[in-house]
Amino acid sequence: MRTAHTVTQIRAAEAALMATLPEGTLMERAATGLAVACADYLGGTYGAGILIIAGSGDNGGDALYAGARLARRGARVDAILLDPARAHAGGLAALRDAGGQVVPEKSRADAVARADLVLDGIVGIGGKPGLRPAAAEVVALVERHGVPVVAVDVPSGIDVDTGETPEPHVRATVTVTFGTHKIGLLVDPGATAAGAVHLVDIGLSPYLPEPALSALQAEDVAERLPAPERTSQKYSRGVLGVMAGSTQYTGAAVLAVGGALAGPAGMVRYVGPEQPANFVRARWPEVVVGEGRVQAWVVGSGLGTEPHRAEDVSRVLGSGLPVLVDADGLRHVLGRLEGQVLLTPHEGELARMLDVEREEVATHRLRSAREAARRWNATVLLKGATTLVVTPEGEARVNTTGTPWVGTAGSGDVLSGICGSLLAAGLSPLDAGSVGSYLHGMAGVLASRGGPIAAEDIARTVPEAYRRIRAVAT
Ligand SMILES: NC(=O)C1=CN([C@@H]2O[C@H](COP(=O)(O)OP(=O)(O)OC[C@H]3O[C@@H](n4cnc5c(N)ncnc54)[C@H](OP(=O)(O)O)[C@@H]3O)[C@@H](O)[C@H]2O)[C@@H](O)CC1
Ligand SMILES: Nc1ncnc2c1ncn2[C@@H]1O[C@H](COP(=O)(O)OP(=O)(O)O)[C@@H](O)[C@H]1O
Ligand SMILES: [K+]
Repeated sequence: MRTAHTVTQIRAAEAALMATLPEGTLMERAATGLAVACADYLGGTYGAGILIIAGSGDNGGDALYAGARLARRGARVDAILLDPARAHAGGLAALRDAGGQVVPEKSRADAVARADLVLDGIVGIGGKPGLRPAAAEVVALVERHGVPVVAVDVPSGIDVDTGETPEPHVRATVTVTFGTHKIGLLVDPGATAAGAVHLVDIGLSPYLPEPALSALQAEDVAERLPAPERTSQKYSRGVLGVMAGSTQYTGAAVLAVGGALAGPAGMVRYVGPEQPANFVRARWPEVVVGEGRVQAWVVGSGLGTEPHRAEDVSRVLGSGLPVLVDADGLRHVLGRLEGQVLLTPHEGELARMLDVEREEVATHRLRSAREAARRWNATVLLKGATTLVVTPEGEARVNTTGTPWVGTAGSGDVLSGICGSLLAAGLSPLDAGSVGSYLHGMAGVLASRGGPIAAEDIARTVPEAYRRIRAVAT
C-alpha cells in the first residue's frame, strides 16, 4: 500500500524519530536520497549544471546538502538564496566547502539559462500554499527556459494536505519525497504538479499513524480480487443486475454490461427498455435480460433524464442490496442513503450534486468528495486522472493506474460495470471502487500502449489486467 500522511502526522512522527537519533541525521538521510535521485535522473553528475533554489527553511537545507554531495561528485552547483540572511547555515557551509557557488541577484537569469537541472528547495511541508514574489519570479524564469525540476519533498506552492494548487506553484518533473507520501502528491491537481514521485526512506515508518490517504498497489489489489473456488458456480460467484441505458443512450447499456462481464461475478442480468435490451442481447449472448435475483445493482449510466427513471433508481436503492449509482442515476439520489452504496460521479456530476460550479470541484477534489460522502452517507468515487474513493467515515483512497487515453467516451460506463461486478462478488464499496478503478486504469494502459483506445478496448482488456495482478500474488 502506498500511504500518505498529513503534515501534522508527519511532524509528530519526525519528532518521535528525531528524539532517538543524533541531530542532523534525518536531514542527512533526506539529502543523500535526494542527491542519488538527482544523479539517477541526470544519468551521471560529472560536468552537469545544477541550480538550487533555496528558501529559508529546512527544505532549503535539504537541497543545499544534496547540492554539496553532487558538487563533490563533479557537478557544477549554483545556489539562488531567496532570503540570504536566513538560508540554512549548515547546508550553505557544506555547499561552499564542496565548491558550490551562491548566485548574485543580478546573475540569476544567467544561472537559470545554464542549468541542466533545478532543485526546488523553496518550501516543503512548512510552506503556505502559493509562492512569495521573489520565489515566483525565479520559478517563472525556470519555466521560461524549460529546465527540468526536481522538487524537494513537495513541489513548492502546492497545498500539501489537499493537493490544491493556488497559483503560483512549482511544476516538477520528479518529486523526491521523504519518509511518507504527502496527500498533495497523490491528489490532483497537486499530483500533476509533482510529476513522478520518488520516496526516500528516512526510517519514519514505525512512527507513522494510520494514513490519511492510501493508494492500492498490485499486491493489495491481488489480495482483494475475488476468484472462484473449486466448487463455485455462477450464483455463488455473485449475480449483478445492470439497469443502464435508455432509448436515447443505447451504447451505455452495452458498455456497462461489457465492463460487468469482464469482472469476477458469475452472471449479469440486464434490466432496461426494449431497444438497448436488444442490443445488449445481440452483443452479449451470455446476459440474461429481465428481473431476477441479484447480489448487487449498477444503475444510472446513460439512463437519460426522463422523470420516470427516478422510480427505477429509488427501487434499486430501496432493495437493501449493494448499489452503484452512476451518471444520470445520480440526479435521483436525493436524501441520505442507507446500506452499501457507491456513487461514481465525474467532476461535472459531483458539482451538480453539490450545487457548485465544476471548477469548484476541480480545484477542491478531495474536499468535495469527502463532503458528498458525508452528505449522502455513501462511498463516493470521484473520477478523473487521479480517481478518489472516499467513505462517509473519511477513509480515502486514490487510484494511480491509467493513462489520459482512458478519458474516452463510454469509459465511465465500463468502469461502473467493473465496480458493480466486484460489489456483486462481495467487495465493500470502498474496495469495489478502488480495485475497480485500478483494474480499469491498468486495462486502459495495456490496451492503449501509447495510442488511442475506445471504451470497449478497456472492457476487453480487463481480464488480462486481472491475470497479471493475480500473477503478482503467486
Ligand atoms: N522535520 C524533519 O525532521 C525533517 C524535515 N525535512 C525537510 O524539512 C522540510 C520542512 O522544513 P521547515 O519546517 O523548516 O519548513 P519549510 O518547508 O522549509 O518552509 C518554511 C520556510 O518557508 C517560508 N515560506 C513559507 N511559505 C512560503 C511561501 N508560500 N513562499 C515562500 N516562502 C515560504 C517560511 O518563511 P517565514 O514564513 O518564516 O518567513 C519558512 O522559512 C521538509 O519539507 C523536508 O524537506 C527533511 O530534512 C527530513 C527531516
Ligand atoms: N486524464 C485521465 N487520465 C486517466 N484516466 C482518466 C483521465 N480522464 C478521465 N479518465 C477516466 O476515464 C473515465 C471517464 O469516465 P466518464 O467521465 O464517466 O466518461 P463517460 O461518461 O464518457 O463514460 C473515468 O474512469 C476517469 O477516471
Ligand atoms: K520544495
